[in-house]
Amino acid sequence: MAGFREREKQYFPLQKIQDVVDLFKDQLTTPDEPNLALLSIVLGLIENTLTVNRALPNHIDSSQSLEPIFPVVELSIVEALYTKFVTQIKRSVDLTKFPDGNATRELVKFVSDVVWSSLMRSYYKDKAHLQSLYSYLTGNKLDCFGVAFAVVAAFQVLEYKDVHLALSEDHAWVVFGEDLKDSAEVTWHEPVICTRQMEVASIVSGINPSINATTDSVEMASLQQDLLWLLHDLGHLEKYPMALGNLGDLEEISPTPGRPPPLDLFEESIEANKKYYNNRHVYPYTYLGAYQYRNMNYKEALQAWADAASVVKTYNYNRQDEEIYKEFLEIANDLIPQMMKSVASDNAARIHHTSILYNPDCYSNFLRFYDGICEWEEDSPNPVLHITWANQLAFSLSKFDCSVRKLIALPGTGESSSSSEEDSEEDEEDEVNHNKDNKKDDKENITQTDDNKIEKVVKARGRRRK
Ligand SMILES: CC1(C)CN=C(N2CCN(c3ncnc4sc(CC(F)F)cc34)CC2)S1
Repeated sequence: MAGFREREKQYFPLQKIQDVVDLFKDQLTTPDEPNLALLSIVLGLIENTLTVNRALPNHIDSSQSLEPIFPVVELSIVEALYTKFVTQIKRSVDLTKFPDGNATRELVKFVSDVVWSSLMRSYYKDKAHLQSLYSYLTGNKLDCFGVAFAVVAAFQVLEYKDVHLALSEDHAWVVFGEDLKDSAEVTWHEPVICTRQMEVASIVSGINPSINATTDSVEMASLQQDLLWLLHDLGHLEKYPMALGNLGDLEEISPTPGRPPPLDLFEESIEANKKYYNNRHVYPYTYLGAYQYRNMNYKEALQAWADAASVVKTYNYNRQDEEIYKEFLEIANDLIPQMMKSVASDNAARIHHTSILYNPDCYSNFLRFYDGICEWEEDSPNPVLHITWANQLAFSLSKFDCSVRKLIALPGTGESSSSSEEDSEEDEEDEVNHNKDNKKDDKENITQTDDNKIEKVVKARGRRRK
């Protein structure tokens, strides 16, 4: 079994972050493909050592500084795991039955079953650190991303060039064939179809530096950040909005001297979303919104969250959108109420009417946020809103000053609307949405006032529908 060539071996043992970056750079600038299995095993081994099995003692050197030790990654360990993967795949797949050089649906199904059948029968799929081939080969556990990635890495071992990773914001699967359009999944809009280099970007972006709910491994986050900049400089994040957002978050935590600020990266993520994915991804806007919120730029946060809701309203909510649902739940029922409380207690801003509570654009974006969520729920197989949403809406709504609530005329109040362009749509032919009323009726447990408020927001949307 041909293990690694001299090309890979020269970098081992890996003893510090720069050694890993050098290995990845070489793999990403070779004329042939980067070795997905090798790179996933390396990242998984390091992540496991720095987050799961932190058996490493803190190293106290002569200067008495607590220098954490970066795990020494020996070639022998990595090569043994790599050989185990290659052997398992080649032994299980009899290619003489698949003479065609291109992958077929049957072959993709067969290889997926080989990966799937070697997984542990039952384990918690959403646990952290289950995304790499290291987890697969040493623990027989993979999360949903890990299964799709393992299948793609297996096809690389079988020397297929037409099987790639497809990524949506909530899901990962395998695409294959001529135009990479053949795949089991047809429900997802605008997926990220990866090149081999973007598949490397996906395992770097999927690095999870978390040791526990409150602590991250500084070394692991630093390795992830350096590798994302390497991929960025080589142009492999150009079409990968989530990875750009990831890098923006890392730069906020630990700015790299000489690199652009987080806002530039969130902007790049949004531009990529518009340029390559018909502006149909939500996360670029929620990355930006979360950043603005953390930095108390509340007007800008509402703008980003309204833009995120304007994306999600074009979808129907179904069970698979769990992560995106949780994202909007946290924004509506946690972040915005927190924000309202904090600005309401800002007396100076209240006296001078400078806070967002007096700002019509903020109120307009607030309504646009809820309008998008209501439309997301509409015609969806699964309900989105429940009583907590209504209660938090009523709470947040009530914090805006009555002067600004008058400015944004909700139909039925009759007054002129403010200059914000959102309201010009109200002049459009009003079409009251009947099935929305039916849906409203079955929210019997919402109190009367909340109902009126929801009804007003809903009617505003109903009247603005195209
Ligand atoms: C604004 C946020 C809540 C912050 N983190 C977010 N992430 C979104 C998911 N993340 C991702 N980052 C790179 N690539 C992928 S592919 C994928 C779907 C999964 F099923 F494979 C998820 C994801 C990274 C973390 S969105």
